[in-house]
Amino acid sequence: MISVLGSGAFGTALAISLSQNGPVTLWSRDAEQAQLLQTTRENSKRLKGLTLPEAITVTADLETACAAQTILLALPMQQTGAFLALHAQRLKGKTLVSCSKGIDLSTGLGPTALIRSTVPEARAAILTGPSFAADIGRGLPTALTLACEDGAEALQEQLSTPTLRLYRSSDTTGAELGGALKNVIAIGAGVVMGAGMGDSTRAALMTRGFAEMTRLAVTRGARAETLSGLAGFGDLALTCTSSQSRNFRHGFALGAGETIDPNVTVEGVATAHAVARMAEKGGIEMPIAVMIAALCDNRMTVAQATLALLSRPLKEE
Ligand SMILES: NC(=O)C1=CN([C@@H]2O[C@H](COP(=O)(O)OP(=O)(O)OC[C@H]3O[C@@H](n4cnc5c(N)ncnc54)[C@H](O)[C@@H]3O)[C@@H](O)[C@H]2O)C=CC1
Ligand SMILES: O=C(CO)COP(=O)(O)O
Repeated sequence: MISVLGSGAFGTALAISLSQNGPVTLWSRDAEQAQLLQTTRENSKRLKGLTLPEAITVTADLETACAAQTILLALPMQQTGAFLALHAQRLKGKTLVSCSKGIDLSTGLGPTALIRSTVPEARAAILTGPSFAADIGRGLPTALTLACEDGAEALQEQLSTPTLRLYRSSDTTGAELGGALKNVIAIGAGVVMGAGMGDSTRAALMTRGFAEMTRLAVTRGARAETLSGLAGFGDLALTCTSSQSRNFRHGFALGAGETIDPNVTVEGVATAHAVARMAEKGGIEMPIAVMIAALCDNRMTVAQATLALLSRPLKEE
């Protein structure tokens, strides 16, 4: 039995995919929404047009959802810490698989590190990589990384579905930083395209952004190969090149001077600030991430950020 906590776009999509294997409980914090999903069999707010298979039960009762041993957490990153702290008693002893991509701004921790610090008696894992909720929900072939420190073979078996192929890893730090950091660079790619700078500029930003992702992750104990895999390079390629990405669209609006919808989950904004702080504190060179943090809160214009990056001292690659 598997439960998914959080009935947004990604939680709903994962529940649909996992229901190919057996019963899934999908938990929503909102009783009215849970009832609506359970009866209409559609998440019309976040994942329109897809039917929830019969194997999914939607509930707002956390106790029912926490009866499962394997629990997927599909909440926005900045809400996850408070949620875990509030429900730590209920979650201890469980395998908690975070599906979030980000760094918690108040602690500087990624999803599995946050689980370990808040619910130390739980087993922490992360599911991450290139996948839009709509694609997973439609059953399009997708490959992701599942990372768990104590090895994830049984979990890999449990969470792989006929359309979702999981590769296992023990490098939770690399997996979670790959997913978090690619969102920051995706905002930058959006800015580039929104400001009309074009494909060559985007390729430069992606490549140098990837160098920053790897640099920070390795400093924090990750393996460079993890960053070259689905959790890093794979997801970077997807998110920087698709307007399905909310992070890309957010950056595009910034670059084009368009208004921004505050109701959309854009994980890269808070993460950019967390990364800028880490870079400053640890003396790690992260010029692109730092510029993106400045652009996100209008401390810099696109022209100023571009000039600042282009006028850095020339160096070896
Ligand atoms: N949508 C996508 O294509 C993908 C999303 N993700 C990640 O999944 C995470 C969730 O994203 P989405 O589902 O897309 O966001 P979303 O905005 O569609 O849904 C978030 C859900 O979390 C719930 N929620 C918010 N705060 C909560 C709290 N304190 N307690 C309980 N529930 C709460 C909301 O009610 C909503 O149902 C993010 O970290 C995102 O990066 C990862 C891969 C793909
Ligand atoms: O993480 C994702 C794809 O792998 C989803 O990206 P966005 O959050 O930018 O929509």
